[in-house]
Amino acid sequence: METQARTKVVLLACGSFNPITNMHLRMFELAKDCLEDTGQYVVVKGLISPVGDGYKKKGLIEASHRVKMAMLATETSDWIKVDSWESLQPEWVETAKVIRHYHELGTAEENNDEVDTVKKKKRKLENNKQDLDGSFSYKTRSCKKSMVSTDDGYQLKLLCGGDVLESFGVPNLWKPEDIVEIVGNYGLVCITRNGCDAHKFIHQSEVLWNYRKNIHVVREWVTNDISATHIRRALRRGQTVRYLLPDPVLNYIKKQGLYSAESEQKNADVILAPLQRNTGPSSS
Ligand SMILES: Nc1ncnc2c1ncn2[C@@H]1O[C@H](COP(=O)(O)OP(=O)(O)OP(=O)(O)O)[C@@H](O)[C@H]1O
Ligand SMILES: NC(=O)c1ccc[n+]([C@@H]2O[C@H](COP(=O)(O)O)[C@@H](O)[C@H]2O)c1
Repeated sequence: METQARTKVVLLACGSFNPITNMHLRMFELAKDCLEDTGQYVVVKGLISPVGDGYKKKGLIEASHRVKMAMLATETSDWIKVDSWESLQPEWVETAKVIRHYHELGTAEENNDEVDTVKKKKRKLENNKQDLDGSFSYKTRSCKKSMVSTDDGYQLKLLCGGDVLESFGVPNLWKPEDIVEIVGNYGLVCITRNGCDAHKFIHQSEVLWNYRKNIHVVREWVTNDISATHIRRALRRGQTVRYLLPDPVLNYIKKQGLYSAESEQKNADVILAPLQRNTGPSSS
């Protein structure tokens, strides 16, 4: 019997991760499960890319803390990694550009079974500095196809929750061409979230409907409302958040004294970077 080769997929999640929660980690597991269940894909890596401080979202604490917490949360995972590139950019970077960045850098070698151990160790030494700050090493490649993949046939897909998908409809938040690039060139894996109807949203959008084959909606049957906002609120009120996020993350938050009434006021009077950029004088 002939078996069809499976397409290798790298899942990229972009977000504030303020702080990272157990649901963020579960998103990756759900997406991997769903994609692999189709028999078409094998998910080889998950990448978490915390947004930079330039995003200016209300209550967004320093990127260095958010990256550190994401690294603590993924310590025990052998396939989900954190990359600090986006968080280190001086200005906010459009998500389409972030995906392009990872595509141009090529597929991460860290988890590549075909790379022999000696090469791997050598590379690890060479990239030791980067590894320390949470970055990972990539092969440099680039190729353009309708559904872009690296030379090795890896596809990069954006992983998000239903709220981010629905945010595509918020005026001036996303450039239409960026949405086309994300769903047309790469693909989207969307986890259902309370209060969002991903299927309806795709049905009602011409662009998303056109590219519906590149959008995988993953149904979360164990509905939960874990959100970073709820966690920050509970922390400010001194309520327990144990088991909503990994213990090492909670210990870090306590040790560093993160999330207070004061930190929640950060960027309170500032317009979110994408809205500023897409409505400012230089926007076209
Ligand atoms: N409970 C959830 N169900 C499905 N997706 C989720 C859930 N929580 C977060 N996500 C997704 O994780 C990604 C990163 O999210 P983000 O860091 O903004 O977390 P958040 O909990 O939505 O944050 P906040 O409450 O601060 O807005 C986004 O794509 C978001 O949709
Ligand atoms: N136009 C865009 O590329 C655009 C607009 C809004 C949010 N985003 C991204 O989506 C993610 C959303 O994060 P939050 O849900 O925490 O706001 C962030 O990574 C942010 O950079 C991208």
